[in-house]
Amino acid sequence: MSAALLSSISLVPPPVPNGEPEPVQMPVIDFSKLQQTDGSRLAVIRDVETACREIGCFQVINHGISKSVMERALSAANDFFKSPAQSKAEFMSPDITKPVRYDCSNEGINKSRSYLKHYAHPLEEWIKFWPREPPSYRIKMGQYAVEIRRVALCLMHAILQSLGLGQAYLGTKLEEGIQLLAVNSYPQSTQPGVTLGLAPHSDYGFITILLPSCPGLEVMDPKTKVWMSVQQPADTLHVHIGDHLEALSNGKYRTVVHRAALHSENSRVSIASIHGLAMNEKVRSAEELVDEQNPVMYKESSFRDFLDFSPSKETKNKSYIDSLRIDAAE
Ligand SMILES: O=C(O)CCC(=O)C(=O)O
Ligand SMILES: [Fe+2]
Repeated sequence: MSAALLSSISLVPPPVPNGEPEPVQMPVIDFSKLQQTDGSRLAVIRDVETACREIGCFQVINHGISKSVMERALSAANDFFKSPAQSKAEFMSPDITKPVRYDCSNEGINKSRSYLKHYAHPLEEWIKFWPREPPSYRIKMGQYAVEIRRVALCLMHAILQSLGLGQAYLGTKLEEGIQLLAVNSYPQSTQPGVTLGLAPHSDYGFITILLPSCPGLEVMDPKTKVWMSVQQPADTLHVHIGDHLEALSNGKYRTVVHRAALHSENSRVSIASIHGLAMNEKVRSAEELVDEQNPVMYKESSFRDFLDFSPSKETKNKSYIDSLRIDAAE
């Protein structure tokens, strides 16, 4: 895979603001039951299907990643952002093809967010590009990256099964796919009226798994378009559907529009692990989900196409997923 990188997100137009978002409990998936071969797995697959179809998000319990691995990854993230400006500056670049990129410009959708983005799989190929400061960053983040990928692969197989495609549908393509870590830092909200760290967007890949240090994630209810404040109990992982899973599912599952609010009492870090197919692998609407009533609704595309995409006059300033949707009138 080439060293190209690194935007994992596609813009969506800002929705009409509604008041303070309601705290909402997300559907819960018991990961340990996905390891079983009896009816328990099938019951969880049905829960995955309902969650993906209705809201596009769920939270995972009993995933087997220890509290200390999660805490060490968050502390590595925190320590990176606290490291001297000079050591972070080495990763600043307007070139999105860099294997590691740091940005604190607060431009575009980054209302008040600094981030470090880097690939994580295969780890041995990418870890040499990761920050050396703090000295424990590579070991702590590397361990989390490996463990979260194990969870992600199992969840993606479960999601394929929930679509009726069978968990082996994509063969080895998931195993060969990309993993991109977006490590985010937000200041505490101190100025009245400045409440948003990251503006509304959807993520590019199949799924994103999010580990935050405190609340702040908000997702839009796909039916009512009302913002919901995500409640994430300690030790759980938040999972949401990305653009390419919407395309593969031919619209059965929808990408999740989300944003990050600033916390009133704490600065915040979050680690978003984004999983999808390999850089040049095209994602197509599954033939099995296409028939006379459900024609193909998406153009095929790859991660490379996403990196090459930028909203413009030509694309009518559409978001990436909108640019893939086949307009019935076209
Ligand atoms: O920090 C969060 O809660 C959201 C981060 C996010 O959406 C992203 O990195 O794409
Ligand atoms: Fe995101």
